[in-house]
Amino acid sequence: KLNIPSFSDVYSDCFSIGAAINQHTIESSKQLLTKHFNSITAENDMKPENLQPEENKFTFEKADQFVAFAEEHKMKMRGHTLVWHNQTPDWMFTTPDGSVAKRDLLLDRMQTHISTVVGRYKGRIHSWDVVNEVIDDSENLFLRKSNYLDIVGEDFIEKSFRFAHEADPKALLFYNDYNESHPQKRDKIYKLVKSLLKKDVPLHGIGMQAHWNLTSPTLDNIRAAIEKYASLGLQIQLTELDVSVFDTTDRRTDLKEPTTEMVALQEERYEQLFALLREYRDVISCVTFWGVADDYTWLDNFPVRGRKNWPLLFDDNQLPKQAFHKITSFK
Ligand SMILES: Oc1ccccc1CN[C@@H]1C=C[C@@H](O)[C@H](O)[C@H]1O
Repeated sequence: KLNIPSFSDVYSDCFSIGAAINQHTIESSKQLLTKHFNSITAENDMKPENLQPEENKFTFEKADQFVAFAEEHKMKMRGHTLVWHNQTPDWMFTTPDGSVAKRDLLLDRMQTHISTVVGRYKGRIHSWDVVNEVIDDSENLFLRKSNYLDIVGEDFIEKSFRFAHEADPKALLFYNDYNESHPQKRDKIYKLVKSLLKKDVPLHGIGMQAHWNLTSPTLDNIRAAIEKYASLGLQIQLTELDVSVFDTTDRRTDLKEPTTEMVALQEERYEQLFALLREYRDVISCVTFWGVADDYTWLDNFPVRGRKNWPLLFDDNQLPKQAFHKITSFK
């Protein structure tokens, strides 16, 4: 049996290696997690709808379990996420009589959510995705239209960071987004973060979700994005890395396993990606995968429900792929 090195040990002088987990995978992938990873993120269980499903009714059992698991296994914990237009309960934006909340009410609720959640794990969560995905994907819009933007206005973003910093001054606070390497969106993310830093907003890093595929984004665009974000003097983390075997327009549902060509392309892709990431080890502090092994990935249901994908470094038998061996034998 091949001697399999620890992924996070091999990368110990580059950056932390993380994985998104849930109630199922924290058990089913426990061996892989404790051997190969030194950071974890709750895939869904620390999103607003799962921590405060009803106003002033907080449900911390699962988050407590994950934080304890991280501490038991000397792993860092990433908090994901405090302010996001998705997976946030409707009550947040609604008055008790059912009308749309006004600015002050929503700001109070944001402060309550953030200070209660971040305060509970003060000193135990290394970094937070304070704000997730507020930049719009379209050409002509800067900020994505959302309840937060409509009700509070643009300053909901800086307020979120200030609330989080008040609750845990030591936590590293991140702005997190996807399609982060597309030049046009990259420049808008840069503009937003630069404007926040100009206002002395406590913001320490940019989270590149890195939901990539076999061809996109190009290495040049990834490099340009890392360079641009690094020029702000912030640390960078890849927060949700996976390499889909389908490109964004491919809706085929016929495959029961990846084609040999997909496997070869993914191997090459991971090798190139990690060579690039190692080159920027001075600004990249953590690379987190959005899952552990192919036996569980959110991509089995996005963008096509029930369509199997094979995006990670461990296969659906939880064995390391050739891609894993390639990126852990560079020394
Ligand atoms: O790749 C995308 C395409 C369209 C919308 C959102 C995304 C990524 N959005 C991410 C994906 C999965 C969720 O579990 C994460 O919390 C979220 O940040």
